[in-house]
Amino acid sequence: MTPAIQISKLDKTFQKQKRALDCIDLQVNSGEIVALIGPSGSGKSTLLRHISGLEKGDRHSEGEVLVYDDAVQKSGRLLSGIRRKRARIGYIFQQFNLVNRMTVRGNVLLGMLGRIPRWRGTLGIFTQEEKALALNALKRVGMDEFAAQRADKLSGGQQQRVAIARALVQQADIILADEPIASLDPESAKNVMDQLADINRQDNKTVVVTLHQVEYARKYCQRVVALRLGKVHFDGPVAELTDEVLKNVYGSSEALLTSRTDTDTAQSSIPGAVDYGTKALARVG
Ligand SMILES: Nc1ncnc2c1ncn2[C@@H]1O[C@H](COP(=O)(O)OP(=O)(O)OP(=O)(O)O)[C@@H](O)[C@H]1O
Repeated sequence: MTPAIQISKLDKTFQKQKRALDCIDLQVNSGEIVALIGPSGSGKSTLLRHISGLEKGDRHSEGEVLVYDDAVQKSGRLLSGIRRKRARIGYIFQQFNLVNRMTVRGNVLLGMLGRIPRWRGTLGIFTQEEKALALNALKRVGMDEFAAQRADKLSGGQQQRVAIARALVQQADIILADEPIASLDPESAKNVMDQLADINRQDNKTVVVTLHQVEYARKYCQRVVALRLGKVHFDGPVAELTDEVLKNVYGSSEALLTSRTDTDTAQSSIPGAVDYGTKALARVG
């Protein structure tokens, strides 16, 4: 088994008082699809942000994050080559993070930025091959007929499929999806989860997806990691995710019920999430 993500002794304290991550040790192997669950505020988004280096762990700690044996951060410092490392990680957000005024195709092309020379990205110059790749990715998620449309004219489910297409053209090895279905109706949620599962199976991409709805974790993921108060509270095969475990994770049967039926539309706490240099690329659309 090849480790895709290795996290050891990762601590994160916000504002010198609240420990959002508490000595996290976690390994995700290449080709796995892992659900990250836990109550609101348990640290799920914070953990994903640390994996991609969008957030740094505590200084003076031993915390370390490696992606395919390449250190992303250590002791609260990002290591050199972060742009190259981030290019291996596709990020999908609850609120899609598309550039509204750009076309669907332009948004998908943004996924290329980590792999093309900076000057071409800045000028929005893409080769025919790159444009074809973007169209293929849109076909794959059933959105090619919308290629020329502005992103903000799409429904939430459609926008999320475009965000998945963007991650596809990035050709990332790892997809981190942070509550990708939290704002979607059940049909769109199923569609988006089907796409993620397909990318995992067909393309052998490693997927880590945070979910509020435990039933989706049960249906789509082989392994579940549950956080509680910034610690890994459960890590195992989905078959071992009993009601008893869930009660311990969520604290009460009432909270558990909420986690199962939740159609939560709350904003996820991801400040400054877009890391695509979108300003320079606005003209792509
Ligand atoms: N930028 C920040 N500044 C201060 N505190 C933060 C920041 N980001 C997260 N936190 C705190 O860290 C803790 C973990 O937050 P995080 O968003 O990771 O939880 P979560 O499990 O993803 O929650 P949810 O399911 O509601 O999205 C929370 O107590 C949150 O208030």
